Amino acid sequence: MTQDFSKVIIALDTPDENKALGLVRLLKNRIRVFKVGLELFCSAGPAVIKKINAEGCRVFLDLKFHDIPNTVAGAARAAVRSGAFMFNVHASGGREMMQKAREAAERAFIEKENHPERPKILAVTVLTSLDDRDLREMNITESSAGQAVRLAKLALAAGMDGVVTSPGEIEAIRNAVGKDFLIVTPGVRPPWAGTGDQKRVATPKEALKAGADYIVIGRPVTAAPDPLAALERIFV
Ligand SMILES: O=C(O)c1cc(=O)[nH]c(=O)n1[C@@H]1O[C@H](COP(=O)(O)O)[C@@H](O)[C@H]1O
Repeated sequence: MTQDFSKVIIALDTPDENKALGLVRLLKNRIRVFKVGLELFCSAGPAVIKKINAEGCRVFLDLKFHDIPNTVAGAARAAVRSGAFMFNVHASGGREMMQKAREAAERAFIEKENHPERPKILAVTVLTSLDDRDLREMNITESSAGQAVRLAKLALAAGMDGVVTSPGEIEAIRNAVGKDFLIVTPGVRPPWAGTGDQKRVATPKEALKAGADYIVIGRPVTAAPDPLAALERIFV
């Protein structure tokens, strides 16, 4: 059976640029978007984005900006110039931080020539590695799902294009924010994979059924002895 991988983003979490580009070449017939996160970005620098683009693929730049509005605005400007297709901030940075990121991204996009579309800006709600107990330790008495919905509404109001959130709250967020808001979902694990440090998880199939626009998956594919074979099995 031919499977649809158009909604699958592969997380390239490695310090080794050659390994990351090898994975891109191996998987690019199926996968259009690859995620460059903190580990690869800190090791290989922004040039890796253009190298992935040169393979005909798009990049989700996952640096989760969370700082004062002026600093995040500057980072958003740089992210737009980097050639990324989407990038993210932490919704818990607050409304003004997100608004400034959006404004800076708009301006940088207008100044930048030959770029087909403004990169999408996503806000991370509650990390998929946190559960309700972790939130209580931080004095957040709301459930993780309730907190995620609250932050998704704030992200929408602040001009974000979507959220990064765990599979469990996709439906509640969709009901709260409508259909034109992107929902990107890490914390997905096929039944045959270990959860590792992820706490709020579901299978790739369940996440797409719940209405995710994209799912993000890393180690179950990239750490497998045969990543292409592992990718083929994520929907079992
Ligand atoms: O923003 C993200 O991409 C992200 C947010 C979140 O709440 N949880 C989360 O796991 N991620 C990222 O998604 C990827 C998940 O990778 P695996 O756990 O290996 O499948 C990692 O690169 C994380 O940095």
